[in-house]
Amino acid sequence: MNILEVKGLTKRYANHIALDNVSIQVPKQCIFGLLGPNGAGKTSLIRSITQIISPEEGEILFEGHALKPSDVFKMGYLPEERGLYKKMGVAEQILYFAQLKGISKKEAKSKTKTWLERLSLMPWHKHKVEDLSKGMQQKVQFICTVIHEPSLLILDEPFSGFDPVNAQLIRDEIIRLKNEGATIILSTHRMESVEQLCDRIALINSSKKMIEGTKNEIKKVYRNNQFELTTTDPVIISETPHQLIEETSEQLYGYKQTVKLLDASPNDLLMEVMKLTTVLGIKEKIPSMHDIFLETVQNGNIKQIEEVDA
Ligand SMILES: Nc1ncnc2c1ncn2[C@@H]1O[C@H](COP(=O)(O)OP(=O)(O)OP(=O)(O)O)[C@@H](O)[C@H]1O
Repeated sequence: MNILEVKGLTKRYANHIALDNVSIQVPKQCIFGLLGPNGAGKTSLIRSITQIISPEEGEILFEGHALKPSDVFKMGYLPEERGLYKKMGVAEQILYFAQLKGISKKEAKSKTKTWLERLSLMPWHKHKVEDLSKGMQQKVQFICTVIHEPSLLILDEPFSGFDPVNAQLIRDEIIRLKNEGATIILSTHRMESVEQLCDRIALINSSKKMIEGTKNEIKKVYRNNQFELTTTDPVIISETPHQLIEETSEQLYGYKQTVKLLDASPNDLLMEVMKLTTVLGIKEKIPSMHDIFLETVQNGNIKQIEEVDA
């Protein structure tokens, strides 16, 4: 079941179209990566979902019904431009946001304590936000976003400002929230986090959705018959039906080269190479989300994604 369905959304600012007939489907309890270059329209889409702006055309369904104002209580939005009250105390601030989202003071107090302990902020609970480091302030903002246990969490660049240890802590928390039932829309330019976290992805470019599908569906379609071959000695592979993609490089053990198979199978390649030297390994080079991002955005190579995964 989809927790969110966006259908044919169009948003204009004066003469500029920020979203052009954009549709996405966000299944319940998934981590949905919203990708795209700067100015693509991601924030405009997020602001439409959180009802900060009103699109001119299209509809948004949340939990099966037309989006309504009270649905914001079931959402948590971490915007890219963070907004905490710097002069307010840490715990006081979290309590304030929790109550704004409709939870009782008693419940808010107990949840605040749990989260402060979880993110190692307890020693700072009485300090003003302005006394905290940037990363610690980011943690406070994260807590303010999730404290009311929203069913839909929208996180815009949640890892910015964090050192690698704290970025991993936040990644682990995102996975935990998902496992507890939340759905997460993650907008980020950090492709390693997309690889690590996202189940499903939509890529927006120049106001239009270019591709959408599960990570596996997208990777299957963008596979391009490239294989990494490692051999004990450097070998020269005939150009047809193979094509050398990367020059042979010396590894700790043996030599590696990436070969694109044009009109040949991996077995054909192996048979040719085995006549010349010993094969230490052969592995398909599956394109990363980084490769796919560049392929679609820079080279305009948009492929139709076949929905095959359940
Ligand atoms: N309030 C506004 N008035 C006019 N134009 C706007 C407004 N907000 C956004 N835009 C324009 O709409 C387009 C999409 O902007 P948006 O902020 O949605 O992109 P984005 O994908 O979130 O980019 P980034 O990755 O840089 O945050 C941009 O060209 C932007 O300049």
